[in-house]
Amino acid sequence: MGLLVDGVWHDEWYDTKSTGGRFVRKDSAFRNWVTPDGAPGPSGEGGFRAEAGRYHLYVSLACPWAHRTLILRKLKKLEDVISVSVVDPCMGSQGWVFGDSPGTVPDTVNGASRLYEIYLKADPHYSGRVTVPVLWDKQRGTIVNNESSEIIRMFNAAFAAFTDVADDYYPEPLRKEIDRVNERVYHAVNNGVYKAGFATTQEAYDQAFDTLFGALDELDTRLARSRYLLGDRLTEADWRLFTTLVRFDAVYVGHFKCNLRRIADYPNLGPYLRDLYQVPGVAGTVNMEHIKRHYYESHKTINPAGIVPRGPALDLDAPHGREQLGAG
Ligand SMILES: N[C@@H](CCC(=O)N[C@@H](CS)C(=O)NCC(=O)O)C(=O)O
Repeated sequence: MGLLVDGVWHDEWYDTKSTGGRFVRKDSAFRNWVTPDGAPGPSGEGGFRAEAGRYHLYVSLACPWAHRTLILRKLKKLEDVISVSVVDPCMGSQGWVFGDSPGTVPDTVNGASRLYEIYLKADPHYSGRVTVPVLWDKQRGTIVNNESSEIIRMFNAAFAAFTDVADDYYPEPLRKEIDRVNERVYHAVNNGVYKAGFATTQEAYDQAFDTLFGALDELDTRLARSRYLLGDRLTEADWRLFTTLVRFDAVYVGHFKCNLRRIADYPNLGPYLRDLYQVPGVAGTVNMEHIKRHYYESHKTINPAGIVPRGPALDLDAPHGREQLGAG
């Protein structure tokens, strides 16, 4: 695990000393947008027109942020439009690398053996962390975007000409409420588990823990009334929550010490997780082997021996019974 400083790789763990033991996630650096006609998006520059075969996605199957992009690519049937490489589950001294573990896919586009080579191709003087997901433009030979929340919006809207799936996961009338839910879920839950897990002071951990379980209680109450977060319509807010929930009982409860309750213990979040998991195509994007191996083997400061727990036994295919819930 490390980062690039002016184009040079440094093998370093996260610095929490300067932030009182708190893990502070840095903003993503590449913020251009693919649009139907190549016009600039909400940030960055233009010139990235939606085309079949032009863009390539670098992901880890372990990473909850990258997982969002794989789900939207699947649901919008963009597999033949946007190609994918999958890094090795374990992140070591070279950061993310391409390997030959089952479930990985080599870099057929740039022939890289380490993900940081892709960042250096886009910017030889890049400084910052080398994260997945990365959306790469084969035509211009550069990174379009490395922020998952933006990549899923591109997959949702920019490639309409190349798919027959019209489902809209960020519909105009619901945008304000989706943004509000996302904001709460991002800080307290998606990033909240990392803040608990990477904390290096008791106080920072306690605070992240309390915020996390406060938010999960709130979400459980909300999901007693409606099938999905925004009523009876599946939106990006659900998929953003899903990728954290599906990792929770297997990894965050133990490895990140988020152990007040398991998702399976919640009367509504448990069945809701199974409901989303059973949406056609989604189970195929979940690789528990990569998920467990990544966290337990990569974070040597937390788990020095790298032992990967055999459990828990999860049955995400069990009936969820949420079909009868309406819009709330
Ligand atoms: N805000 C980014 C976060 C992505 C991110 O942090 N990915 C993690 C994997 S779960 C990563 O690649 N970390 C490598 C590192 O921090 O060195 C996004 O949502 O795309």
